Amino acid sequence: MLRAVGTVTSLCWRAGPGLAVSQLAVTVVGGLLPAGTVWVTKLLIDTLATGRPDHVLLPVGGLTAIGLVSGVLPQLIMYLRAESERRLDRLMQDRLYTAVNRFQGLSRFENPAFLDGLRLATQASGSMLAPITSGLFDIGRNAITLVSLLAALAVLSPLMAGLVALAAIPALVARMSLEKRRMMMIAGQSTSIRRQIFYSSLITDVQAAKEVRLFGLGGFLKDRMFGELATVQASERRLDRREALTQSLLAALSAAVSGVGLIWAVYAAVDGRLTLGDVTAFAAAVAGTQGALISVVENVANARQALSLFGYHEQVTSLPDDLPPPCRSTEGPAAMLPALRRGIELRDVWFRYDESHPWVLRGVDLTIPHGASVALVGLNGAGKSTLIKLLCRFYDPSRGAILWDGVDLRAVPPAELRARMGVLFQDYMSYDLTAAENIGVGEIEALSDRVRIQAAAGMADVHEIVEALPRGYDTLLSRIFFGDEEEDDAQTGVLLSGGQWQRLALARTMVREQRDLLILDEPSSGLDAQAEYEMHRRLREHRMGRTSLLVSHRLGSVRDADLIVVLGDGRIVEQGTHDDLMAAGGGYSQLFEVQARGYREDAGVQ
Ligand SMILES: Nc1ncnc2c1ncn2[C@@H]1O[C@H](COP(=O)(O)OP(=O)(O)OP(=O)(O)O)[C@@H](O)[C@H]1O
Repeated sequence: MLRAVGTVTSLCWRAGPGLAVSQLAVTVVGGLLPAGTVWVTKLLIDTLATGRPDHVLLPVGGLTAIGLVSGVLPQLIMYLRAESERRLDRLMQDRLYTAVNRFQGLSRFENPAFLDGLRLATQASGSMLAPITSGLFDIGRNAITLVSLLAALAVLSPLMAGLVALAAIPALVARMSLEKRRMMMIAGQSTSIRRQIFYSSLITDVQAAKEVRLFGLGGFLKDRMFGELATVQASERRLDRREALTQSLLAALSAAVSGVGLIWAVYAAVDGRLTLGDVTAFAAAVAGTQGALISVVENVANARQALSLFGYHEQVTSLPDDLPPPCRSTEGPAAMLPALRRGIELRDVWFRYDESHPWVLRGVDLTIPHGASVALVGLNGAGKSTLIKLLCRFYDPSRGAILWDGVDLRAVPPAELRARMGVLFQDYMSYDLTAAENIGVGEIEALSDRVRIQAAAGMADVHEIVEALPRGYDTLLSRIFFGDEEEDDAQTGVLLSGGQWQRLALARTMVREQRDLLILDEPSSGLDAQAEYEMHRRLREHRMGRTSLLVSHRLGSVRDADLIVVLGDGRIVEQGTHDDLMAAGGGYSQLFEVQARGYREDAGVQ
């Protein structure tokens, strides 16, 4: 906790040293104001009671000045806080997203515990941390108020000062225990909240809208969402009830203490041991002390809660990369990945996503020779996309190794490996950006290189489609950024068809130009027959003499590959050229026959 307070304090300082000093100054002034008011009021009443109205000018002037400062100070405090929260927000977001970008693999993003922590960490914004940042100043100000009022009270009655201070202990203990329960409750709710977000996003998601309407799933999803909401709210309700009861008991204790104190003060005044001003000051000091105590307790409890939230931010930002740092390769240290000369070798590669998951790859031995076009085929779930993810080093093999010209992929920084590849994933992205940007993000340096972007679009056979858009390459491929007034303007943004998006994704891969390894995972799954034929013709030309790996279920499109590898249940079951595999009469030839028969029957040929 103390370390976290130290980190937050240093972040505040980095956010603005001048702001921090100004906040400290107004804190001290603000903290002394209540005691000042109590004492100057006592002086005023005592002056009046002694019948010397000509001496009241000083206390009246003092009270006026205090009133003025009390009026201006909150505005100043508010501004300083808001500004400091804004700056802190920027710092925190920078810290968090830099840390998230640092993770080179995918495993963290598939880990529910990490995702929960990340969700809570994104909530730790500047304003959410206000109970720590501004809260520390609040605690300081209220502590100054408390000490100065307790000092004033001690002058009138040391016993009463002690009693009021003692009564704060149960309040502090109770508040801390409530906060601890609240944080436990928040942590325990995370699965329900994640499910709730999932159901609610399905109801509102444009991608899901078709099926939700067709299958009439709206009510079903809403019921599920409310089920999760009810679980979350039930635990909140239990805690709120406990809190209301505890706070009421504490308020009764405070009332009893001040009641006893007031009775004592009145009797003391009757006996002449206290002046009229003393009684007024006593009543105000007791109320003020209790108020300040409650505020300190609240401030501390809120700061603790915010610190727990900050803990998630710290957890995420201090996590190491999910891939181990580059180690020595089997053939010596390799800081740089050389251009591919010989080939890529998978040597007895075993892989599973988690210890609790079954093996997906079971001892794969495969060589992708330099300059060869290799095709990877196999039934659904055979492990083709997984093998591609390993080649991109999104994960490391659980056993075995992948060697790039003999260099273990674990020996080089992932960014260097990825810079040598062009990959089209099966589940490619469709960015809500312009057509040019959708292609250009494949090679960020090419983002404003229109010639290169157009050449890539040409290779993916999407140039004419983009040219025909209302604003050509500058057309925004999204309708989500527009207001009502622009909604009917077709110039503002358009949506593409599934196949058009896929061609654009291929262009994004092609913009990476002369990469050492080109990987295409089902590049034509959404294309019409004519477009598919045309795409594969172009790809065949493009892949000629380059090292490439093509995954496809349409066996007709892979028959020209230099090497066809059949993956079955995580193992290589067959490999060779199309002719070899057909002659062998194994699974590949049967699958090819099934597909070919389907086409012949469709065409009415027996
Ligand atoms: N992120 C993941 N976490 C856990 N298991 C996964 C993950 N991704 C894939 N799997 C599992 O790994 C196995 C292989 O999946 P993979 O996507 O590699 O198959 P594929 O051969 O590409 O299939 P398809 O032809 O359907 O695309 C499947 O059983 C799948 O359930």
